[in-house]
Amino acid sequence: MAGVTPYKWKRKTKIVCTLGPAVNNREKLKELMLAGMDLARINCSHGEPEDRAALAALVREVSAELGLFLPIMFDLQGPKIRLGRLDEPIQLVAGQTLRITTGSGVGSPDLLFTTYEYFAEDVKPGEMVLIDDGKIGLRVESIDDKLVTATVVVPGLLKQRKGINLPDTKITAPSLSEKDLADLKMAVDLQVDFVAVSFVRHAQDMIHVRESADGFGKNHLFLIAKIERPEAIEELIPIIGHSDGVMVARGDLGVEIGSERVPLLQKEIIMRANMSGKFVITATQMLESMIEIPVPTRAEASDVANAILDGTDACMLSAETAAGAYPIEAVEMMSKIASEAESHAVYRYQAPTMPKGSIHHIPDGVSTAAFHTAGLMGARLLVAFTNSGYSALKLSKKHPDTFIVGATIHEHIARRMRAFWGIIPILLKKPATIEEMFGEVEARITELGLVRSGDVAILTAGYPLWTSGSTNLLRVIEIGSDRR
Ligand SMILES: Nc1ncnc2c1ncn2[C@@H]1O[C@H](COP(=O)(O)OP(=O)(O)OP(=O)(O)O)[C@@H](O)[C@H]1O
Ligand SMILES: CC(=O)C(=O)O
Ligand SMILES: [K+]
Ligand SMILES: [Mg+2]
Repeated sequence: MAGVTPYKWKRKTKIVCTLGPAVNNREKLKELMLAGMDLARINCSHGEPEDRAALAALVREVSAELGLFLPIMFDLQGPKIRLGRLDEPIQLVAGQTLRITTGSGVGSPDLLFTTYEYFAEDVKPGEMVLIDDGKIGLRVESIDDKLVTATVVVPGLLKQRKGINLPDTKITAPSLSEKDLADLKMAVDLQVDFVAVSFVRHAQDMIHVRESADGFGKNHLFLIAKIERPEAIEELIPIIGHSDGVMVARGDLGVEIGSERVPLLQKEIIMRANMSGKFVITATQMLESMIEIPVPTRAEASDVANAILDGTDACMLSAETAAGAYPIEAVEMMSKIASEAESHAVYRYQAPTMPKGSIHHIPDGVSTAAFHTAGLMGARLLVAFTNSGYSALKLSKKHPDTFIVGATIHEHIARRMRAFWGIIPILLKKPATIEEMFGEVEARITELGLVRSGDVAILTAGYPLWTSGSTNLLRVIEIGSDRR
């Protein structure tokens, strides 16, 4: 396909990197940013609040030094259930009986502890208790007040503080714990860009997070619902409707519903998010073997490519960047796989065409027209002048052949747009007139090497300038010419 790739930009799929001990210093963060990290994920399940604040500050500092717009995402722990402490690992054998209760004591082969307050209330005889990503499986036999008796079904070496999943159980724990609220408040205070909500069960959970965040003060949080519980699959459409984006959180999802169901659910979640115009991240074990080895397996390379063909906007690295031996190599590898996957136009995900009469919102009509005009004219670049990022996201979700410049006067919107598929954010000084605005952007996209003389660029804007939801103009320009 001719004339579709701006000259020095290589991929449109974005890369989310989980930060952790492997990259927890200025030098490594800088390398990660230069290798192409598009969204920095800080998992609130690890470390202390002070560590998160310090890490977020360091990310802001280093990205500013490099002149990059880089958003930060806090990933809330949510109602994650954990095993308590053990003095040493315990070897479990099939058929063995165990007793588990709630408390902060040190467990023994005789009695284990969990941090989860309602453990004995919630589980029922016959339900499964999965520990350490399902490596160990127990079946509940009986409950006596606070004491649960279970039989080992899947044996293994039990290690302290491992995660517990209760796929069959109705969990009464609130979706937002005190700790989650404290982390959410910190996200608001630090002006973090994205918050990912773990173990979402109902649309109401997302409404509750939004209201809580708003209660903490003015914020621009983009809220991501992590799909990792069976209940969320049942309520996928309303959850997507009440979120700004979703994450296919394959780690816990696989434990909760079985690995064999993950591939098709991934496709369904991505498809539903795309139909709703919502941002979508595919996460967990994408290049898992690169935690220890500098090259991925062929299966992992295929997994990244296939998530892109499914239509994901971003792919996530977890322990590969947080705790692995080759964090930079993992980003570089994911980047290469993405640009290869995108270069085969025949196989590329294409947004479905929309039926007649299906658009009622003027900005959506203009964005859709811009997308088609760009395609029909073989344009080099789409440019969305955007106040809230909405019209840029609208174009992004169509996964066009061209890159999309998201031009804004707000730094937090420039940062947010960085995470979206195909978007290159540009920060503008507030222009006096629309002509001045078009002129500045033409100069900037030329300077960035995104267009050359003779290229066609398609611009959308709103008039009057910089009012949210006002996109009502489509302008076609030929770079370096008077044709416009
Ligand atoms: N800040 C950190 N400190 C220590 N280890 C980390 C940190 N972040 C990640 N890791 C390591 O990387 C692994 C994967 O990281 P990640 O945070 O993505 O876990 P996850 O299980 O995918 O997320 P979640 O806890 O939300 O389900 C963790 O199991 C942990 O070993
Ligand atoms: C990312 C995450 O939380 C998961 O895959 O479970
Ligand atoms: K988490
Ligand atoms: Mg999870």
